[in-house]
Amino acid sequence: MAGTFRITPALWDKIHHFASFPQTGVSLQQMVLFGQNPSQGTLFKASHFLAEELPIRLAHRVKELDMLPHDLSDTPSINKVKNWYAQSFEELITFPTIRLPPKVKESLMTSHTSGGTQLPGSTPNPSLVKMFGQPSGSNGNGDKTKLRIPIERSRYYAAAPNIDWPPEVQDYNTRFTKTLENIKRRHDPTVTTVAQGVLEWKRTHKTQFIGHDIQAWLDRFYMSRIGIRFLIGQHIALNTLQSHPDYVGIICTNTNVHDVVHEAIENARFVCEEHYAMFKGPPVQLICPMNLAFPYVPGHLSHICFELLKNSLRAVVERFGHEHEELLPPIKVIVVEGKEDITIKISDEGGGIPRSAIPLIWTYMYTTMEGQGIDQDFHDTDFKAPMAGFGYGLPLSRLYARYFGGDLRLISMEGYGTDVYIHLNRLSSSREPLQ
Ligand SMILES: Nc1ncnc2c1ncn2[C@@H]1O[C@H](COP(=O)(O)OP(=O)(O)OP(=O)(O)O)[C@@H](O)[C@H]1O
Repeated sequence: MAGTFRITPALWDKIHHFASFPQTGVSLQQMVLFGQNPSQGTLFKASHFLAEELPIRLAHRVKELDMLPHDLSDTPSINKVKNWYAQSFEELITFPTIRLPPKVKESLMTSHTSGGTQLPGSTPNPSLVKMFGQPSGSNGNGDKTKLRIPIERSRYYAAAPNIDWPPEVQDYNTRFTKTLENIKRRHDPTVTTVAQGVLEWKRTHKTQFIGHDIQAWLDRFYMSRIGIRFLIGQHIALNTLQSHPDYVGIICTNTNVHDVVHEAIENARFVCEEHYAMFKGPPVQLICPMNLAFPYVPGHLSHICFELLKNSLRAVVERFGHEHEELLPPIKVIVVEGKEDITIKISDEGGGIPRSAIPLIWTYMYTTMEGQGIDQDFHDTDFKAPMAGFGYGLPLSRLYARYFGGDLRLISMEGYGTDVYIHLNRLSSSREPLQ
């Protein structure tokens, strides 16, 4: 039953063991190349990569959730989240492996270089190496250090040979995908529950502010969550969705920036109109080449744009009021493609932010929206789309931008307005920033 999970001493040992291995980052490019037209053999290799990598990432988080500064770990909500991570960890390390006929095993181990694509070798996971027969805890050179196994020995080639994969391979893929779906669902309310934990902590400690150490942990924790959910979401999509010429899992190889930004504008204006009971929200001008496209996760991009546009719309409405809708100054969105980056600039005339508040806007739970915030009884599974009030919009959007090697910057001109720059790395070769 949910909520009754307990971390046994034996499980703690495993968690500490796995947390002693480094996490292995992947890049968008690798995921695209790896997931193109996957066979059951390729999906099996991807399962294997995740079955090694996810427990390592989860173990790092459990350990950290248990050792947070200033007694934050003692709050009931943080404890709940820790148990979710530990339970998912346990499900993955106890996931039944399969015995493969030697010929199939050999096919999976063979280098098939057409396309030459591989996921990086994650640090060998002692509970899984039996499937491929790699020595436990070894770096492949015979010494028992925890070094990554040499890259030649650890490649999972996308181009798995063209053989008839036995039914047990497909069966394994189906079961593993189901397990990942359950895990993903379990962790849906993580952001709100952690936020709840920080609020509980603030209440107990009678403080309004979180220190640098907690802020840094939240950045690390949410960044890691983005990564874990990207890997899981990608795997589920590869295993369950019909193939589409523009999609590899949840990555759209041809993400049309104009379309995504346009949709975000419409959605943000809709929320603004509902919130302020306006007939028409402030106008938004979009200047963007219609055919500008690049590989990205459209969900990430629309999340970032939606959050920033909501901020700008709110600032404009709160500065000028909503009686004279036709007089509101437009928000300008300009999208430009450079060699390295695609940059989206969102400029509003909403009056800007005082310089003294600039360091605060990147902290979690800083908001100037009154009467909002997550209260004690907040049970929603994730943030719905209210106008504002959690104080998560900016810091989380920056993490999404950074996840694939981009960034988010804000420049305010107090008394006039704010410019926000979303930098998106169009080369898509940078690896996840994991810590
Ligand atoms: N374009 C802007 N103009 C003026 N102030 C802004 C702008 N963008 C952000 N801010 C200020 O920064 C604060 C934090 O923004 P952030 O997006 O992180 O949270 P929020 O909008 O208050 O809540 P939510 O998490 O629901 O988005 C806002 O409450 C607002 O005071």
